[in-house]
Amino acid sequence: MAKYQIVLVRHGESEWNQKNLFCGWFDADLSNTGIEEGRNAGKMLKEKGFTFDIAFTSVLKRAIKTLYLIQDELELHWIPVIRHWRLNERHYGALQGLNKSETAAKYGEPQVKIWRRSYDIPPPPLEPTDPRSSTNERKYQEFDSNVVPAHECLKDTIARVLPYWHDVIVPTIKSGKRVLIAAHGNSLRGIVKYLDKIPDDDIPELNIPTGIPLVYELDKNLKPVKHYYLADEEQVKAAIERVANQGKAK
Ligand SMILES: O=C(O)[C@@H](CO)OP(=O)(O)O
Repeated sequence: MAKYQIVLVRHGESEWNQKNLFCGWFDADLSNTGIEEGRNAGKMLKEKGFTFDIAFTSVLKRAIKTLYLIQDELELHWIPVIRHWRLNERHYGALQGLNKSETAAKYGEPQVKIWRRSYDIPPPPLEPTDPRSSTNERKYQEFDSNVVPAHECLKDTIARVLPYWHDVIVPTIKSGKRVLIAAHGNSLRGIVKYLDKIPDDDIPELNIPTGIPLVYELDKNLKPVKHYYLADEEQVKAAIERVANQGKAK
C-alpha cells in the first residue's frame, strides 16, 4: 500500500536542448518552450490537486527556474527550496558544448548512445583548465575541488546523487512532507534506476522527457508501488522519443 507520494520533474527545454548541444554542468537557461513547459507542469499538478511542503533542486538555473514556474502556478512561492549540486545533471566531460547530431555523424550513433545512455562508460574528460570547465564557478568554490567532475557516466552520477537521496530526501519524505524534486534527465534517471531497480543493461533505454511531472507512490519502506506521468500516454511516448532521437545523426 502506498504511504508516500513524491513528484519528480525534469526541467523544461533549455536553450542548449533546443540547439541540441551536450549540456551537463553548463548552466544553460530555459528556452521559451522550456518556460512554457515549466508553467504547464505546474498547471498539470494544480489540476490534479497536488501540493508540496518542500522542494529540492540542483544549482543549475534550468531546474531552479522550472521549479519556480511550478511554484508560481501552485501559489507555493513560500515553501522551502533546497538547492544542491548533487542533483546536477550528469557531467558530460569534453562533450559539453558539442552538437549531439554532429557528434553522431562524426563518431557514429552507437558511440553517442553509449556516451549518452550507458551505465558505466563515461564521455571523454574535460580538463579543469578548459574554459568550459565549471571548476572556477563561484557556486562550487566552497566545496572540495573534487566536487566538480571532469566527466561522469551514469554510475558516477548515481554515486553522488544517492548519498543526498538517503541522507536528506528520504528523511524528509519519512517525516511526512510532500516532496517535489526538479532536476535533470540523468540525475533523475539515476533516482529512477535506484527506485525501480532497473538492471544496468536495461538503463540505456530509459529517457525522461522535459517538463512532465512523474509521480511515484512509495510504500512505508519507500519501495515504489506505482509510478506514472501526469500526461497522456501518447504525449509521453512522443516526448521520450524526441529525447532519444537527439542522439541521431539526422
Ligand atoms: O545534454 C545534457 O546534459 C543531457 C540533458 O539535456 O542530455 P542527454 O539527454 O543527451 O543526456
